[in-house]
Amino acid sequence: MTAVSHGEGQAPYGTGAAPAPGGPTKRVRVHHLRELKERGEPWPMLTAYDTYTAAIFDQAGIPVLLVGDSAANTVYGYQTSLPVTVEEMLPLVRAVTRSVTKALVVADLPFGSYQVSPEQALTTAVRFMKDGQAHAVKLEGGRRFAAHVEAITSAGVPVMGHLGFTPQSEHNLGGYRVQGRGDAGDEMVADALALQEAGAFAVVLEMVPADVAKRITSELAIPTVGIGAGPDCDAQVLVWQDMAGLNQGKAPRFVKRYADVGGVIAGAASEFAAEVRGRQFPAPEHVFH
Ligand SMILES: Nc1nc(=O)c2c([nH]1)NC[C@@H]1CN(c3ccc(C(=O)N[C@@H](CCC(=O)O)C(=O)O)cc3)CN21
Ligand SMILES: CC(C)C(=O)C(=O)O
Ligand SMILES: [Mg+2]
Repeated sequence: MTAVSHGEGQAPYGTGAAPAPGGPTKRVRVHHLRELKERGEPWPMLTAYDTYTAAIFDQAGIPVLLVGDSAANTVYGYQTSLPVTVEEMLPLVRAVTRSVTKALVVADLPFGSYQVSPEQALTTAVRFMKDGQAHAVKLEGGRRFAAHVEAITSAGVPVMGHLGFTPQSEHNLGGYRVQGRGDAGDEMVADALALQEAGAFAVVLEMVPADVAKRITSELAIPTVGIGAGPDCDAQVLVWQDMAGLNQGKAPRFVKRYADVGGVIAGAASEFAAEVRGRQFPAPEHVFH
């Protein structure tokens, strides 16, 4: 670790020649995200699970990358996020962290790796920081997990919270459903304040009515990161395969598809296959003598 490459004491935004318009020029720290909130500047977050895509997002100026437990779906092919393990997540976190120079890398704690006790939560968080070289961790839940968040932050590890539709609780929540309608909105505000009080540096709001997300965003000093939570959150996150159109399945309504990466890859694979079958590949320039 060198002070030079980490730009100690320098703001990551708006200084020097920024290769990515609007993106950070120095390593992102949690306090920078709070400064963006104070300045009213929304920021993007994407998931990442491997070295090449993480490097692309880092160069594109995405300040925060989440190695989500959505890897259960996007990498490992499970139907839900519940089966993915710490052992399956750690190599992905390492791969992402190794390839970024600016982005803050947040590791999602998988189901079962923190719920048991604050001690278990801290032990797992330490593994993600030590073995995964993550910069922060994320866990799902509100007031009932405030002690878990506090145990981790007290050890010096930044924690991102996650409220609303929390996929690790989908069997209890009754499927993919909007959370926080009616009286549940007040409960969610209380949960968000408890996470902030416990030391969380940001809170993801997933599938939350826009007015509730707006209220939480204005009541919290720490940033909110929306996914299906309307335009008033301080940040927005999407799963990258949904956003880039690699996911061939039906995407949730909150997804906007910015590209057809699936179509590009399918076209490349078809062309490669046709050229092998037609003996056009390899051409002379690909051959060694
Ligand atoms: N690829 C992917 N994208 C995600 O956003 C994502 C994951 N995986 N895995 C973990 C969780 C699960 N999440 C999900 C998954 C599906 C819906 C969904 O299908 N929503 C539908 C409603 C479907 C229904 O009513 O049954 C929607 O239209 O929003 C929402 C959130 C968000 N996360
Ligand atoms: C969708 C985001 C917030 C997440 O938790 C994940 O990718 O696992
Ligand atoms: Mg997750």
